[in-house]
This record gives sequence, structure tokens and C-alpha cells, in this order.
Amino acid sequence: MPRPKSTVSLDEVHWGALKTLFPYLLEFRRAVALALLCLIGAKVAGVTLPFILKHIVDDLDNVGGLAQAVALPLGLLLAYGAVRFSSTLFGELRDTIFGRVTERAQRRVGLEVFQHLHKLDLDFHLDRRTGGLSRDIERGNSGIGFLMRFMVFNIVPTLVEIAMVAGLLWWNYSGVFALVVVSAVVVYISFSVVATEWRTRFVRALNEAESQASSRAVDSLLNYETVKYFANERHESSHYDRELAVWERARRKNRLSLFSLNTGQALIIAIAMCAAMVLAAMGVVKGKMTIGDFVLVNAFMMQIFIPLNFLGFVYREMKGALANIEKMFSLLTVKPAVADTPGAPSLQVREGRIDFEAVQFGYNDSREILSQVSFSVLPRQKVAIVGASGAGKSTLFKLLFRFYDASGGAIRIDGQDIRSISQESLRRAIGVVPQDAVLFNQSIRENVRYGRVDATDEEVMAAIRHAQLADFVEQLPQGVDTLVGERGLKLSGGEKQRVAIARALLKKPPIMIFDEATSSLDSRSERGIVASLQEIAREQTTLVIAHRLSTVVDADKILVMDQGRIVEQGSHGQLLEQDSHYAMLWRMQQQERTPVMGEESPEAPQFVGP
Ligand SMILES: Nc1ncnc2c1ncn2[C@@H]1O[C@H](COP(=O)(O)OP(=O)(O)OP(=O)(O)O)[C@@H](O)[C@H]1O
Repeated sequence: MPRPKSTVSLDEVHWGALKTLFPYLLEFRRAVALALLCLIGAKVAGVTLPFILKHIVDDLDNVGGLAQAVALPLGLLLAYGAVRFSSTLFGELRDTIFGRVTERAQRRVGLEVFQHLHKLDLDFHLDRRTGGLSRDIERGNSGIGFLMRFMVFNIVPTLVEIAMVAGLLWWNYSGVFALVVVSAVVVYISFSVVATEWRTRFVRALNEAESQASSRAVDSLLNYETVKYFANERHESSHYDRELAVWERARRKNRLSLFSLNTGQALIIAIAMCAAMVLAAMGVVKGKMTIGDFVLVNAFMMQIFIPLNFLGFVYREMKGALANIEKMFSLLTVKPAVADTPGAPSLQVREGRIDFEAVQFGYNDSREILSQVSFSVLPRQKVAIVGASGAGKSTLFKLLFRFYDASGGAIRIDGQDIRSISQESLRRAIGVVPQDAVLFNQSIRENVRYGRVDATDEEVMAAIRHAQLADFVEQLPQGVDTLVGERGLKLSGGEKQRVAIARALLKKPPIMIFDEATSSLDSRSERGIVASLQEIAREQTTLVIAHRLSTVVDADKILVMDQGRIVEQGSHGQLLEQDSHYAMLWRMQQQERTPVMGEESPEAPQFVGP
């Protein structure tokens, strides 16, 4: 199956974008051939029309005083109607048949961009602005439809039609007519190309302004709650209005430039039409041409200048469409920073052992976040990571999950360097309950099922029970079918976390990561979940980040992190005995601990960091 070129450099993209569309034309060659036949039919009918008209006019001119109803060139008139209708019919058939080709191309390219976006690394997605991105894709996609339709059915056929008309005028009358037509066309096209090039910058500026305004609006609406917390509606509106003002200015400049282009084109056409008509009128006066010939010349001029005018529009729009496609395809040129090596094998999880070996990492060159981090997690062990905010705990998980690659050292699972295996197999083997669970705007059931999309309803319900979510779900009028709202905002923080836990439990991976997964829960729910998790964790290797030290006292090993280094490790008892960093944190948490409403026992201290 032909595939469009997937990476196009920005410099070559202008015309390179056209090349990417050829495979689709080839794939649907029968539909394209049929549509081309319809096109030829429509053009032949179009060129025949002025000749029929000429004969009708000449016949009428010669009727004299006879009874006109009898002498009417009825056959010619009927033929005129039939040819006109068939010209339109062929045009419609052509569009209908070719529509399939363009729609399929749009679907394929849309899918390719979507898949590529999912392949890109976390950094790209953290930097992107969703509103602008979706507009770029939307515009690029409709640009493809436009370009394919007009490239095949407008530009080349119009030029052929013009050549045919010029030839016919030359053949039937004189070379001067052909000269007028050809010169007008050359001037018209040259003017259109130069003026359109000049306008491109206005079109680009307008697109840019539209994307900016749209990004701003989407970002603001996504942060609806934050805007309200700070009563910043006016601030948001004024920012948005500033973007809209830029858009307004860009639009005005764009319109003015379009005015100049349209006016120039109309002037060239008017001069050419006038010249041809004057020539024809002189021919009639001199008796070299009939009135029918005069009408024919007029009809031909109209016939070529209408599509020529359209050609100007097409060229203009084509430039816009190319700019849009260029922007969309430029997304495909973004290379993911984390990529599989060609033919990377799948991860084989035999026991679930994890080794970090002298791992080094920084999100950028200027700041090191992890330095020389080494530790091992034995199969089915529970290892906890504790430390101050910003110490690099979540970063460890992001590296294990290969959102980023370490700049030094290695991470191995059962002896396999995670850089040498496929990302998909790695991620299948690891379940994550993140710090901030984000849900799809679907039902609770579907959100939980996302953990394993082929899970049965019974399995989903079992996961919901294990995550202590069943009581809550029962209270809801629509139960598990309740919609959770955008990003899950209709659920409380704790409920959202429990949905995320249920989802991860359903996945049943050999390795499980909990990144402060119970931080939004009250102590009673937390204890319930921790008990469930402990039961399940016996089968799995588990890594836990916790601020509440009481939730990890049972861990096989606790790693204490500070400023990107592991400063201590051991069991809860061993670390207390060492009486160092961890022991100090433990004591601090116990001292600072104040009873929390609704808790029965005040045994759980809060981790506040050194
Ligand atoms: N995408 C990113 N780009 C640049 N810096 C980042 C990025 N993500 C995290 N950081 C920085 O890396 C450092 C470590 O972050 P990390 O999330 O690992 O800390 P943490 O120990 O999990 O903190 P917390 O307990 O508050 O969640 C922080 O200083 C943070 O600002």
C-alpha cells in the first residue's frame, strides 16, 4: 500500500507536500481515470457550446420575413440545452467520483499525524499548545482536500482549454485573436503569481494569529477553575482580546492584499475582453465576420476568462493550502527524543527485578537532576522512595517508564537495558498510578477499563472493589456509567485517585509504580487501599513514592533521596537504627503531626521533608 512521505524538511515542503499526495492518486487510479473522463466530457461540451450558439445566431439572422416559428433552428436550440446540461452533469460526476479519493487521503494523513503525535516524547507534549495544534491539523487536512481536487481538475485542464480556444480562434478567424488570448493569459498568470507571492506573508500572519488566539482560548477554558480561584476573568479576557486584536489586524491586511490582487486580475481580463470584442466588431463591420462570429468570440472569451479567474483563486488558495499543509507536515518532521532502536525486541519479564546503575539525568544541560543513582529492586519486593519535594523521585519513574532517556548509566529490568527493548513492551509491563490522575471525559466504567481495554465487566467491577471505589459508585444515580467530566473534574481528588488505582490494578502488570498515589485520600480510605494493594503487591514488584512515611514502613527497602542522590537506604527499622536522615524525618513527622478530623488513630505522621 502506498504511504505518503512521512518526513518533509521545511524548505522543500512547499512542493514536497504535493508529492506526498501522489501515492493516493495512484492507489485510486480507476476512480481518478473515471473522473478525468468526466472532465474531458465537460470540457468538450464547453468548447462546443459557442459553436452551436454561433450557428443559432447566424440562422436567426438569415430568417428574413418567413414565419419565424417554422424557421426556428429548433434542433440547434435543443442541442444547445442538451450540451449545456451534459457539461454540468459531467462536472458533478467528476466531483462525486473524485471525492472518495480526497476523503481517503485526508483520513490517512490525519491518522498518520495523530499516530506521530502519540509517538513524540513527553517534552513535546509539555511544550505544545493544544488549541493551536488542533487548528493546524484541521487546516492542514482541509488543505489536502483542496489541493488534490484543484491540482487534478483545475490547473492543468484550464491551461489545456485555453490552448484549445486560442487554436480554434486562430484556425477559424485570425492569429490576432489567439495573440490577444495568449498575451492576456501570460500577463494574468504572471501578475497572479507575483501578487500571490507577495500576499503569502499576510496569509501566514493570519494563520499564526488564528492559532495563537485559539491556543489562548483553549488554555484559558481548560484552566477554568484556576481562573475562578483568582477571579481573573478580566485578565483572561484582556489577554484573549489582545490576541484577537492581532488577528483583526492580520485579517484586515489580508483582505486589503486580496483586494489588490482581485482588482488587478479583473483589470487584465477587462482589457483583454475589450480588445477581442473590438477586433471582432471590426471584422463584422468589414464584412469578414458574421454576427454569429461576434457572439462566438464573446462566448469563447467569457469561457476562458471565467476559469482563468478561477485559476487565480485556485493559485491563491493553493498557496494558502500549501502553507497549511506545510505546517501540518512539519509536525511529522519532529523526531521523538526517545525512540526504539530498529527491530528492538520486546521486554521479557521473568521475575521483575529492576536495577538502576549509576544513572545520571537532567531535563536540560544546565541542571543535573539525578546524579549517580544506583539501587536494585528484587523481584516482588516493595521499595519506597522518600525525600523532599523536588529531590527527583518522580524523575526516577519517568526514566524507568522511558519518558526520557538517562544521560549516563543504565536501567535494567531482569538484566535487559530498557533502551534496547521496545517502548511498547516496556510500558505494557509497568502499571502507573500517577501523582495527578487525569481521566477521560467518559464513564467511570470506561475510565477503569482503559487499564485493559479488553477486560470484561466483571473484571472492571473487581478492580473497582479493590480500589475501594464500590461504595462511592453505588451512591451515584448512574453508578459506574456516571460521566466524570473533563479531565475527571466532577470527581474529588481522592475518587479520581481511586479510579486511577482501579485502572492500574486491572492492567495487572508485573511492575507497579505508585507516585504518591494515595496522597489525596483520607487515612481510613488509604488504609483500606493499602491493605488491598499489599495483597496484590505480593505478586508484583512495587515502587512507591510516599510523603506519608507511615504508608511505607512495611516496605522491603526505603530509599531516601536528597537533591538527586540516594543518601540512605534500608528497611524502616534499619534506617531508624542508623539515626540519620530518615530517622530525623520520621521524628519530625511525628512531632508535627496533628490529629486529622475523621481519623481514629493518630499513628500516621506527615512527611514534610528535611
Ligand atoms: N519537564 C521538566 N523540565 C524541566 N524540569 C523539570 C521537569 N520535570 C521536573 N523538573 C524538575 O526536576 C526536579 C525534580 O522533579 P521531580 O518531579 O522528580 O521531584 P519529586 O522529588 O518527585 O518532587 P515532589 O515530591 O514535589 O513530587 C524539580 O526541581 C523539577 O522542577
